[in-house]
Amino acid sequence: MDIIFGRNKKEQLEPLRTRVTGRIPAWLQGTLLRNGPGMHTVGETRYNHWFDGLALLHSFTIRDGEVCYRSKYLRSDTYNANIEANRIVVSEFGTMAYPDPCKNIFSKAFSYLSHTIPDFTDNCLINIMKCGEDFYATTETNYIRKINPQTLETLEKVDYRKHVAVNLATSHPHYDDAGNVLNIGTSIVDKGKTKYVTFKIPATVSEGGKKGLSALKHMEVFCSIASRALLSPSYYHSFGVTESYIVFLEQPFRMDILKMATAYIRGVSWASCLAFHREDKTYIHIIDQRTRKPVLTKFYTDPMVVFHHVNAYEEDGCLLFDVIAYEDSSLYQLFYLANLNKDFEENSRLTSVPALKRFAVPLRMDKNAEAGSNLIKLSSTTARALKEKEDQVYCQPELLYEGLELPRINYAHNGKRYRYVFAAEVQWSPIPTKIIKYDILTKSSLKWGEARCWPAEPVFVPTPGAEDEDHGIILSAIVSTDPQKLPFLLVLDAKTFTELARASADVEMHLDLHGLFVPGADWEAGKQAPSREERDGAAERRVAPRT
Ligand SMILES: CC1=C(/C=C/C(C)=C/C=C/C(C)=C/C=O)C(C)(C)CCC1
Ligand SMILES: [Fe+2]
Repeated sequence: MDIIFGRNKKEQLEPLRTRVTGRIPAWLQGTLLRNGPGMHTVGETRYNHWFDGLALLHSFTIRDGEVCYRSKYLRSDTYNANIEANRIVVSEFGTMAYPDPCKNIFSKAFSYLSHTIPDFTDNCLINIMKCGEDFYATTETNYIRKINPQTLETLEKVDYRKHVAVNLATSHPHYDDAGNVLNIGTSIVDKGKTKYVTFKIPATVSEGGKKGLSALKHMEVFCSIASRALLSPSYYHSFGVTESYIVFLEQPFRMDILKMATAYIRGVSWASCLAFHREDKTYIHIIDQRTRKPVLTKFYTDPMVVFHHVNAYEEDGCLLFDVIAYEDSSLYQLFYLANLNKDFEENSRLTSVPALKRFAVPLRMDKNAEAGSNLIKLSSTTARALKEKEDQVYCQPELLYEGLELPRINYAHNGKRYRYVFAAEVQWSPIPTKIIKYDILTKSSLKWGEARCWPAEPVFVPTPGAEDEDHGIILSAIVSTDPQKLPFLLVLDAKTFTELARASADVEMHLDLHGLFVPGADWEAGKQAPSREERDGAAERRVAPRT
């Protein structure tokens, strides 16, 4: 397992033609862009946690049945500072680092007497976000990095705080039909009031015909919810949306702000400031997108930890939402590199299996309903919402399936009724061995797996003009611990889950986290005009004096 998790991977800067076996459908043209940790040691120093690794972007460009692969490290300020110092000098989730005392890198960040919350890393290793025509590498801090989706070059650093008051934001934004981005973040220092802030980034803004960064300038706060505890806001990794509502879970997996403020001087990581409080509840916040206000009923459920929301939708006056839930936060514990070694099978047992659970909340409250009565009258789910005193409602989910993570859906069904979940199969070990298609209606599943193959998150791409929800293909990057087997891009028929093709690349590929598919065949060199910043950069380089 060390081959997969601990080793630094080399970049593949020049596009590399892969060996395709089988047949890729002719309509499938575009680029699968993905992100994940690729470098786990710098010089003599080593990160502690897999989520700390330096972001390695990679892409599979599919055109006329052929696939080209490339990869490039995100040239974040964090990456550059580390490489220059030849050691880890910027703190990540599970590793607290100390900047070189001779250099002033990030020094402001650590003046704890005046700043409660430090400057965070811009090592955006988790996902890729599309914003209008632009693409950004994302993590969970206040920074995102613009990237060139074709060359994987790193462009400007964007600080969300310049536009909306958030210190943290998810790496799993949602998109509406027009491509506007909806995200949620936590504001820790705004006037001492800790709150969760949903915000929107418009897909396009016409400002004298100029595109690009100006969209971020037009970011706006959508709705804010005060944190239950000012000094310990919830940690969250994603959220859900329906056509008219936003679902946000304030779970008892919380960050201790005071611990964070002293972490640096105590020499402990950010991760050590997070704790699961099994004695607490999980609060379910529902925001009405039309009024931009939270629904007043106090919905709650048992303590749980959710990283990934799957989907949410409205049905007959109820809001249904599906999540991958754990009974505790052991998942984060397992990704310490020390646990991902050769004794991995013994060391890495989750204490709860990730389970697909469906929750239902009533959107209209029956004032006359008796205490203890179930407010959900739907025949489609056994999820319950029990009325309690005053405005309190206790929600009990329906367990749909046990043993899956990294869920994806046909995004055309996001916020709407849907039937299929594509995911990685995860049982007691956190590393997926199969990919799965779960049918919520029939409660049946189809799987793909191969010996010593470790699949990444499966991405659904619809067939043009498709009518059925599962009419399309599944793409997944597969790495193998079999020395005879090259890593490959797997192309499955999403309906039958049969393999259509695989494109093997003679590279050391990393196991990644998340990404997206960018449809279109017009990315040949020269066809895509460089962005304004790239042109400006090139102009600067042209005029720079030679030294
Ligand atoms: C650096 C940093 C953070 C980073 C968190 C990361 C990098 C989480 C990754 C989560 C993943 C990949 C989950 C998969 O299910 C925090 C704790 C937000 C806040 C403090 C600074
Ligand atoms: Fe995620």
